[in-house]
Amino acid sequence: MSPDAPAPVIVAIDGPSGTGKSSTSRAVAAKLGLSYLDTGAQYRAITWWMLTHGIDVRDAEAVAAAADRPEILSGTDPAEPTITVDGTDASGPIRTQEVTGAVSAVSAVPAVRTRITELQRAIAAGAPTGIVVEGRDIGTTVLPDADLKIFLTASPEARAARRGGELKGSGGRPVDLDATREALLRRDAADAGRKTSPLRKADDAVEVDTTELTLEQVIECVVTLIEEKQQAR
Ligand SMILES: Nc1ncnc2c1ncn2[C@@H]1O[C@H](COP(=O)(O)OP(=O)(O)O)[C@@H](O)[C@H]1O
Ligand SMILES: Nc1ccn([C@H]2C[C@H](O)[C@@H](COP(=O)(O)OP(=O)(O)O)O2)c(=O)n1
Repeated sequence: MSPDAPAPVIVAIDGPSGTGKSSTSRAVAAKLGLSYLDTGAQYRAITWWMLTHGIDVRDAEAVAAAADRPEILSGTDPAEPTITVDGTDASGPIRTQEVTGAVSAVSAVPAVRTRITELQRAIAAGAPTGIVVEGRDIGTTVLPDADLKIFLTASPEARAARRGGELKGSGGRPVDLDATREALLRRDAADAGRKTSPLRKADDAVEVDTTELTLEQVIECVVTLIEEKQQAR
């Protein structure tokens, strides 16, 4: 890096499912020329590997014993984020209902979190201009010294409607919004209730309620907050 290059900026974006973390983080990273990391995709990838290797995901000891086995690689270009497991593209399989239903149990296992947290810190440290990292525990545990921490929220109804829109878009049966909402709330409770590194707003995070905001407004808000931080440095 040249002596005049600005120091890399590290942004942590956390919050529950459907609050807009992925879409906001990708767009903000693309606008500002930063790398992008979807940490949920990493937890989904290790969960997919457990399921396809016959590991009982309810057996925390078996999951812990296998946690170091899969090789998980994340591509951090916001224009084309990628994820591979043992060299195989996992971007499709990690979005199935089966993985979504198992990911909270696998990600609650401390050995899994240690493994994935190490990967995340190495990726963040290697990002040349900086990175937007989104997940559940980025501001609290993974990158507690991030330059900016955002915690996104939205009402359960808004989140269910957004997820429902995606499911419909993928061409399935009509979406039951009540069931989608209940499934989201169950996953929130599991993610916020686990012992190790639960979903929680960091004390120094800026909370943004996106219920009444368009995606563009949320992106603009986060870009402004990052630019303010950069100017203050
Ligand atoms: N502020 C918003 N208003 C309306 N729809 C949104 C908003 N933010 C995100 N979305 C849509 O909601 C869905 C879920 O967003 P996503 O970024 O995947 O959330 P998360 O990563 O928090 O689960 C996507 O289809 C996205 O386009
Ligand atoms: N930093 C993170 C990110 C995700 N997880 C776990 C908990 C989440 O329910 C799953 C899936 O996360 P993901 O962000 O893909 O979920 P949604 O896109 O919000 O449905 O992974 C985690 O424990 N810690």
